[in-house]
Amino acid sequence: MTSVAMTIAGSDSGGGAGIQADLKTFQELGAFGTSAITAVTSQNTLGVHDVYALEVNNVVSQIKAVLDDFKVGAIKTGMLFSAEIIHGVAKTLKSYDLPMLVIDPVMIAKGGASLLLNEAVHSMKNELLPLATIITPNIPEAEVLTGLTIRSDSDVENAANRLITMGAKAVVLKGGHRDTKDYAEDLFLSAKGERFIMRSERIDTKDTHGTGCTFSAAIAARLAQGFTASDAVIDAKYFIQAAIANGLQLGTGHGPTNHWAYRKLSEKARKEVMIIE
Ligand SMILES: Nc1ncnc2c1ncn2[C@@H]1O[C@H](COP(=O)(O)OP(=O)(O)O)[C@@H](O)[C@H]1O
Ligand SMILES: Cc1ncc(COP(=O)(O)OP(=O)(O)O)c(N)n1
Repeated sequence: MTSVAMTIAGSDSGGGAGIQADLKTFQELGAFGTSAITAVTSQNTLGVHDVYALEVNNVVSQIKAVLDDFKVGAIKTGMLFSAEIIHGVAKTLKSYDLPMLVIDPVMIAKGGASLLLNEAVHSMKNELLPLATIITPNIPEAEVLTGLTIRSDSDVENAANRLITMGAKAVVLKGGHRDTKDYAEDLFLSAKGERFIMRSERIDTKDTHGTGCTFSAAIAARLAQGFTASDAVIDAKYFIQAAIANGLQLGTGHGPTNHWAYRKLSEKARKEVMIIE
């Protein structure tokens, strides 16, 4: 039977991040994509030009319309923007037999635009994070959520442990923002004590718009299809590595990644790009 995944996120008119990146990723990985839009951004590769958040009732009714009808295997959240929307999403999800939930705690876009209001961080930490099957912060997001400064490898370990203590069942702490010149590495840690690092070559490119969205959507697609949490994040890392390495050179700023690249690679070629330790 076809697996169904859902994204609850913002729209990116430029198509590289948000709902658009999520649905493309679901499609590429063979999961049927459904969505609830939280906000409409006017965005391109140069940045976010405008943000229009939907009424919370409208966000909730989209989620209910999908969950009342489809058997959704996994949901991912992206840009949630306000405390009201986070509260509405958390309350609604709790009222269903909760599917697996991937939380990408989107806060700030590459150009610096705020995609989560400061006053909403509290709701993200207290209402949504404890529902996470997997939370996927980048380094600045993990710093905001944990209150820790993250520079060294041991800082990364401490922050991941803190996120588990705060209620997430598992965390992938993404290393795209670290100053590791040659490699990009992400730490996976679960409440059950499973731990590994996924290390891939750092691609020298400016075209990394929407990497976090695409990565978390790939995890959700694989969870919906029955992968374990660890197998889902490993496959998502293959997906994002292929997408970054085969950039499309679109737009004049930070361009989108290539969602088609993964399917063109053999399983052997995918796996050669990464070390797991
Ligand atoms: N230049 C790069 N080369 C290879 N992988 C990268 C690069 N930049 C980011 N990644 C990977 O892309 C994913 C998203 O990472 P990150 O940039 O930290 O998140 P976000 O997009 O949320 O800021 C992670 O798996 C990270 O390791
Ligand atoms: C609508 C929308 N949602 C999320 C983001 C952030 O995407 P991310 O994957 O973190 O990539 P960058 O913004 O860092 O390129 C967004 N920009 N828009």
